[in-house]
Amino acid sequence: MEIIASAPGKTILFGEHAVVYGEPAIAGAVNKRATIRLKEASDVSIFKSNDLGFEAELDTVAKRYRLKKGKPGIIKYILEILHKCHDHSPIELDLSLDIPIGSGLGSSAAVTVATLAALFKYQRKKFNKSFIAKKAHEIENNVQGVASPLDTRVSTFGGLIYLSKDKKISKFDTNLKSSFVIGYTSKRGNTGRMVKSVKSLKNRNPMVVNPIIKTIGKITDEAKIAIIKKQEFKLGELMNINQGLLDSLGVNTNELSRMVYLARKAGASGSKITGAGGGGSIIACCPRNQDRVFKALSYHDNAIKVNFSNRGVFVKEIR
Ligand SMILES: Nc1ncnc2c1ncn2[C@@H]1O[C@H](COP(=O)(O)OP(=O)(O)O)[C@@H](O)[C@H]1O
Ligand SMILES: C[C@@](O)(CCOP(=O)(O)O)CC(=O)O
Ligand SMILES: [Mg+2]
Repeated sequence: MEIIASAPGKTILFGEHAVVYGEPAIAGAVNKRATIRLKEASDVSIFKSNDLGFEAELDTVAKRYRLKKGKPGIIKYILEILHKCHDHSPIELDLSLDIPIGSGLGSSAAVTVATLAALFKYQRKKFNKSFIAKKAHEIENNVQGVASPLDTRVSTFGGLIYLSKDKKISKFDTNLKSSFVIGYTSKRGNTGRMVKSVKSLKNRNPMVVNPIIKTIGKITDEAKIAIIKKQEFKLGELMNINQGLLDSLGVNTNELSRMVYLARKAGASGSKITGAGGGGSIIACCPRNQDRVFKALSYHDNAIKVNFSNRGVFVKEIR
């Protein structure tokens, strides 16, 4: 018997970093996914991924792994899951990932959500999406030190969602499908590190940084209205303001800035970092010039035309 579970990555339209301090955020699941195949193993637990080029043996009691091949940074999430949610009987996990890793597109959340879904199914446990989202958030929190529930919720439920201050999610039913382009370089960011650096900036300068975080929350609420009213030019303008504030939090880089301005020059109504920054990706709102923006970003970097995916996590059993 083999279990297959799949969960999407995501892009944050508004509110990254501020969401860690309880502000609202808007994010959408994208058509790039993490897929886990899980089956019983004979001896020790194994975690491998052809896409990432690694293979490791896991000692989930000692929370250690022995690396046979590759660079398995993302293994921390799997180890934490096996340590917290599994009885240590040997299993084999195989990860396929078409989400670029460390690019602000939520590979860590997608891997966490897909692994939990596969494991719960394997264990014949009763679970629903809310339970997966809750557990996945706990895992990201433990591994990263701090994490908002945003990435794990989007990956679990799919769709384009608004996460409110009181942590409730609502799905937008509007179709903004063809208006966004993501650009990413090969320079990776590290979410845990970026979240910590914003936290220490905030601790050193609370009187300045707290209002910035609150203003990002206000931008998100304005953006919610703009999405509902389909005001995509307004949405772009709000993205540009959000970008200025992310820059002030210290998460911008030369490469991200270059892509942000390139997208605007090519006709985007707005563009900003998406995800934690410090490397990774930008997102551009393109009500009219999606092809031009896509071409401009693809010239030096990688670009994706965003297709929001309504499909969150799913799991199936193959006999
Ligand atoms: N080549 C790699 N192989 C496996 N894991 C990696 C690799 N590069 C980075 N990682 C790890 O993948 C994780 C990416 O998660 P994160 O920083 O949250 O970015 P994102 O979720 O946006 O992709 C980090 O834990 C990082 O250590
Ligand atoms: C910076 C943050 O708001 C989003 C991080 O997204 P990503 O891991 O870079 O895809 C952190 C969080 O919400 O936990
Ligand atoms: Mg992540």
